[in-house]
Amino acid sequence: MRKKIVAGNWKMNNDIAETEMFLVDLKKQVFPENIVIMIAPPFTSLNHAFNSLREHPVTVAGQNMHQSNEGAFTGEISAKMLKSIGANTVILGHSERRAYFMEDNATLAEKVNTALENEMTIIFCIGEELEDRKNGKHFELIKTQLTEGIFHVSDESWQNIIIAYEPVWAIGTGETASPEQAQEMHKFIRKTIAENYSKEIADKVSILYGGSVKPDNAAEIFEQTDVDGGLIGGASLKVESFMKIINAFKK
Ligand SMILES: O=C[C@H](O)COP(=O)(O)O
Repeated sequence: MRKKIVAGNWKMNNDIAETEMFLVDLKKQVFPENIVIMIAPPFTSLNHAFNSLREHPVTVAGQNMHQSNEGAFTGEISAKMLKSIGANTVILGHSERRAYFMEDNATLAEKVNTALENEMTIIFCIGEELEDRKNGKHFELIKTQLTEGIFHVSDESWQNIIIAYEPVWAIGTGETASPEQAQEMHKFIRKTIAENYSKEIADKVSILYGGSVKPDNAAEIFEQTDVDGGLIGGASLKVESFMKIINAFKK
């Protein structure tokens, strides 16, 4: 049985006062027991969110970390720092990190290693640009991101890896992949993991969909066989829409 996960990626939103308002509201909610719920606030709100949610079934995750454990990297955050404030999970390879901060597959492979060495859980993001899809290169591109970014890890490491498929053309655009497009790619990702590792490992990996998931389209995406949840951006910033998305998950 795979874990069902709904994770909210706040990106560069919510200062500490806004975070507190969100948390006050979130803590009043009743959460379905079969779904792992995560939020990834910005670094400045992480510790506050972790402390505030200690008694609640919500995991607090980092949005990024550096590949080195320490050193002269002004402005960066290490795995150890994340763990020291309660964030044992980290998002790596988000398309915004790849596009705006030049994170390539080789850098991401290093980050993956560092996160695993520090016994962290990774939400590893992959996704194609619109151009790749138009040219029919989307499967190849996804395979390359997996091969170069994460397929070097050991069999055991997959216990701590979640994949998030986020087609770049669907992020923040209001244009979501159709449930069929999501299923087709998730199935491909699982098959690719099975070919490189084993069916047993592939069947256990949670694969999340991300890209303009909203309360009104979440149910049809989540009901796809190989979709095990969502990585939600904009719609995770309000408790009301985040909860609607969580509650749309009926599988
Ligand atoms: O990490 C989340 C994704 O980038 C999706 O963002 P979005 O739901 O605002 O499209």
